[in-house]
Amino acid sequence: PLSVREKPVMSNIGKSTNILWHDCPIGQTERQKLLGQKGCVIWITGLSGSGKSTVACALSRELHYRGHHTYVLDGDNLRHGLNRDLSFKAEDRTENIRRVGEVAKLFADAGTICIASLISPYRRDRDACRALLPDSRFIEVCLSYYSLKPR
Ligand SMILES: Nc1ncnc2c1ncn2[C@@H]1O[C@H](COP(=O)(O)OS(=O)(=O)O)[C@@H](OP(=O)(O)O)[C@H]1O
Ligand SMILES: Nc1ncnc2c1ncn2[C@@H]1O[C@H](COP(=O)(O)OP(=O)(O)O)[C@@H](O)[C@H]1O
Repeated sequence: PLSVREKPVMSNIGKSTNILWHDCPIGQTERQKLLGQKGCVIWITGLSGSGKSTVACALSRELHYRGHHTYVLDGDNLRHGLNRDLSFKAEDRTENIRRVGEVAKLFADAGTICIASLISPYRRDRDACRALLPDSRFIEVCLSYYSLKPR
């Protein structure tokens, strides 16, 4: 049988009040069953030029040809749309990571292997994204400065 939350959950979030959480009978379990995989977030962090986009695309390609559904969230690309209003000052980078963390969580909930590729320089911002998901569903990959240095 499909799982349905028994009681409606009310909460006060941000500027809105009495927000009701609507549950659907088709949830993560059902979506994952259909796709034959578990959704997760693979978060690639590292300096500019360290190879984040290259690794993200290579991973997506390899998983795709093995029959897995993936989606790449690339920092550069997202700054053309979702995050076009954000600069590179610290607080905007934090908001950038917060938004992408939330979007990545939705992709994982949809059953997709979501590969996020952003500089994400602050550990506390990455930790906040990790906290949105169970531990086993957030995999952090740090591209080393030392592999970039020789280049
Ligand atoms: N200070 C500054 N000024 C102008 N442009 C910059 C700056 N820092 C980063 N970049 C460019 O933005 C890309 C990284 O964006 P991110 O969203 O990944 O950055 S962050 O996670 O919010 O720190 C980054 O792409 P990558 O080189 O692929 O990392 C750059 O193209
Ligand atoms: N492992 C690697 N060895 C050599 N060059 C690489 C490697 N990974 C990426 N590159 C090259 O380094 C440059 C930056 O890679 P990119 O993936 O755009 O980095 P980032 O997304 O972190 O800015 C590109 O020209 C890419 O072809």
